[in-house]
Amino acid sequence: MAVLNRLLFTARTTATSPSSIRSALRHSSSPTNNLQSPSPSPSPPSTDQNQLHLSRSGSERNVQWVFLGCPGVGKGTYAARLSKLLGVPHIATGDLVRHELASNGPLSSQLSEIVNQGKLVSDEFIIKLLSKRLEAGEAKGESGFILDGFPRTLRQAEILEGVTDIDLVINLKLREEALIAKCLGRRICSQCGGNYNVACIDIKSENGLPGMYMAPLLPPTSCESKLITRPDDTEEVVKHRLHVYNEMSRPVEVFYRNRGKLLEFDLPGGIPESWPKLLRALHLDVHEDKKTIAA
Ligand SMILES: Nc1ncnc2c1ncn2[C@@H]1O[C@H](COP(=O)(O)OP(=O)(O)O)[C@@H](O)[C@H]1O
Repeated sequence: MAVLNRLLFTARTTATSPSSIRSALRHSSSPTNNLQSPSPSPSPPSTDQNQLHLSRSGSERNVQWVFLGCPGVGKGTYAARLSKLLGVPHIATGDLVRHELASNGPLSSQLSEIVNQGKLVSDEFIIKLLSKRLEAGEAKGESGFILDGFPRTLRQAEILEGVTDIDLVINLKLREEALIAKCLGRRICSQCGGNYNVACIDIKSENGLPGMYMAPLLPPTSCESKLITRPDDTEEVVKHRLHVYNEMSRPVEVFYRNRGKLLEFDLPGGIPESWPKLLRALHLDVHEDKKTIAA
């Protein structure tokens, strides 16, 4: 059975086994809570990192990778670059949610309330969106993926692990002051959809911590007058999203660390410094043209 069908099927059927999942579904069965994720539960204790397996799990299929990391860390940027390099689709669940919002369907207003408050939508809803996207991709002959923004809860991770073998999980890390500045500086061109960042991050070295410089990623003049800011990129909502990440998504890091699939990657700065370093960490630098690496 294709990954997407198994995903959807497992999302429905596993919901009746462990008690946490049962209670999540009980909450989501009421129409008012249908889209919203249940309240955070305490994170399990963290453990040491196991040995990392970077294999592509056989040569007959494309990579199945996941990007984890706090809001604003740059998951979208690096996932998009890797997807181009490896020829696999970049699937960002945040984009799927925003697309659903833009469609102005019957659930849009409930959905926008959840997203604009920086909360997670329910596991069931996000799995439905992801399954739909995977189905459309499979119909076009896509294979493999780089997931960005999924899984974000332990339950999502368990469901994904139950239906397919994820090869590698890249956990991008950046200090909190840079994360907040990057979210607040994020801009999107309302016409072409291009992602830019007007923040110039220049953190001086202090108390033994190294400094960090991240240049802004400015739009071309043709996009300048069309820039918009995501409604969930206000300071208050970004701080709440960071809180939600710590409560709901840190356990996902532990989940993959315990399975030896987590690659921790501390971003040293902006794209020119970080991209070649990330490629080296992934043993992909030999495949990349030196000029593209520097871009
Ligand atoms: N896997 C997911 N589970 C639940 N909600 C999600 C998931 N992915 C995206 N969302 C919803 O979409 C919003 C935007 O997601 P995203 O663009 O990935 O944000 P961020 O920049 O915070 O990583 C999230 O705040 C959440 O409401």
